[in-house]
Amino acid sequence: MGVTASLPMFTVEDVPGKGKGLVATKDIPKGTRIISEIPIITSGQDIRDVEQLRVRIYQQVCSLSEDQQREFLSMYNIYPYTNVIDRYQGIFRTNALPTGPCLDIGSVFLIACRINHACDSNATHFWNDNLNKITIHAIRDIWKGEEITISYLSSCQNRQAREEELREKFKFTCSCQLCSLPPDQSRESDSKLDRIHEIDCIIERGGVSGLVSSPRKMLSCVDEQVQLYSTANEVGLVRAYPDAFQIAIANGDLARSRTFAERVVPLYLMTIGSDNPNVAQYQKLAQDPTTHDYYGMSTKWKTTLDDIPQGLEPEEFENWLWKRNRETARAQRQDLTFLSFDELPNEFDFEPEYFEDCEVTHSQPQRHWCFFAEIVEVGWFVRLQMMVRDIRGATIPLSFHTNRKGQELDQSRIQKGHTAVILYAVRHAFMYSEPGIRLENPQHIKIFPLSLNELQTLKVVRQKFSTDIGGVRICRGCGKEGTSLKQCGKCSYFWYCDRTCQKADWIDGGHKAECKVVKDLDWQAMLQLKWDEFDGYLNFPLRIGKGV
Ligand SMILES: C[S@@+](CC[C@H](N)C(=O)[O-])C[C@H]1O[C@@H](n2cnc3c(N)ncnc32)[C@H](O)[C@@H]1O
Repeated sequence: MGVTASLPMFTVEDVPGKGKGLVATKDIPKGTRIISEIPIITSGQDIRDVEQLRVRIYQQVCSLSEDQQREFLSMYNIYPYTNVIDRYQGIFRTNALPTGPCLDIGSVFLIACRINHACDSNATHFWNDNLNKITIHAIRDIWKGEEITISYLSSCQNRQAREEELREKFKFTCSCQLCSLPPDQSRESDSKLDRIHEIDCIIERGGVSGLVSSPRKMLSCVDEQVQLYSTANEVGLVRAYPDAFQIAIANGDLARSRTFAERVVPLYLMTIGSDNPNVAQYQKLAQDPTTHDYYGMSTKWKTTLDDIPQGLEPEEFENWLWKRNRETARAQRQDLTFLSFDELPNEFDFEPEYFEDCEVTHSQPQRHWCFFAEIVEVGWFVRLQMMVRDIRGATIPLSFHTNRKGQELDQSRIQKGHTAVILYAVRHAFMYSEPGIRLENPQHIKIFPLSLNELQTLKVVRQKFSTDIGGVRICRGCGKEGTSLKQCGKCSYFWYCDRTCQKADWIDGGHKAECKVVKDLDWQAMLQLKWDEFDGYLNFPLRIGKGV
């Protein structure tokens, strides 16, 4: 029968509501190989149509031994039939598991096909091309008397999608623990599974070119998936770590490639066993990642095997491994509008949050964004050079192409303590300094005569002190509410109880400096702009009506 004789770990018996199933006859530790079995019927690779498949199945059944035929005919069949060919076909369709190197061949096994489904299964099946057998491994400890289950589903899905697929393909409703969660917990589980699925789609859409065009985005997606899998479905890690390996190796990062490959090996040992060729493949890749086909596609993240950091705390190591400092900051950020330097897209990455497609030559933004930073140093060296400090306190070089001493800019504003706003800023790798911003278009920069702090405060307080809710206004000077407040005569923005409050705010509260900015049409446009709707590049001065 092909089942390993030394493993009497289960019996095939009736399971209420499911027909027959496999039940553990002793405790089975996680990672144990429960079954390794050869198929009795296969669809084959050369099948061109359904009729040919029916004939092929019929012929194979006829050539089985009498015992095997009897067992085959006792297998579950959810399809109606009126003749023997349809009957065999129905049994095949109800039971076939994916096999072959590309998992595109259907095969029937006398034992493995008796295993029922659970969305939170305790075992997993995989085709072993070396043995020409299917293997079933325990993916968690299974207790004596517990039913052994696998998942019939091809991907991570929410409850409704799972229900629909199982109903359509196998004609049953799953009642496993995951499908029986109370509504609150079910919603929580669904939102994790939805996100895992969404990330799968992002990775799939990115394809091989996405590995080098948006590696940071991809790596942070896999990082998120790994964290979600750790609480939702540990087996998913078996797919996530090879993805992470591919991203690292495609970008020449040997240090991370080795680390990811080393993590794949024990996961494969647990789920597919040491005799599966995939294990040897990842053992070899852990030894020498350069043997992978993707090595050499890009050297953007070039590292050596000696660059794996030593002596870090586990969390610090994970931060290094997933390039988290920069990525999680961006991933956690809902607002892609006013960015820190770390959050800007890389010059040649054309990351999908910012750019419409990943085609390097013609990519155009799919949204607007800008970079705010306070000028801390100004100098000239062929170009206007500045050091600026961003909203996270990072100091970075900004180089601006102007050979007329900055005539494109209001010169009086190019000074320490003022804040530059740059549209569509991208991270540039300077040859002789730290990464920074290289600006070519004078219409993409505007300098406001306020510090970064003042500008940020202005953005926040604007709402509070300039609105009128049911006739009630708030004084920008003393903070008191009133109905007979007067507006600043210059900017017509903020309200004041009287001249005393206005004077106090003008002198001590900083309104003298901010009044100019509040009145500035560019500033006003920036606050109203629909940043996530791109219908052409914006330029300073911003024109009302264009994206606003
Ligand atoms: C491959 S067979 C599994 C073995 C089958 N129970 C038997 O008796 O041979 C697949 C069929 O088993 C049944 N089944 C599998 N998992 C089930 C579950 N969790 N709940 C109810 N029925 C299930 C469904 O009818 C499904 O179409």
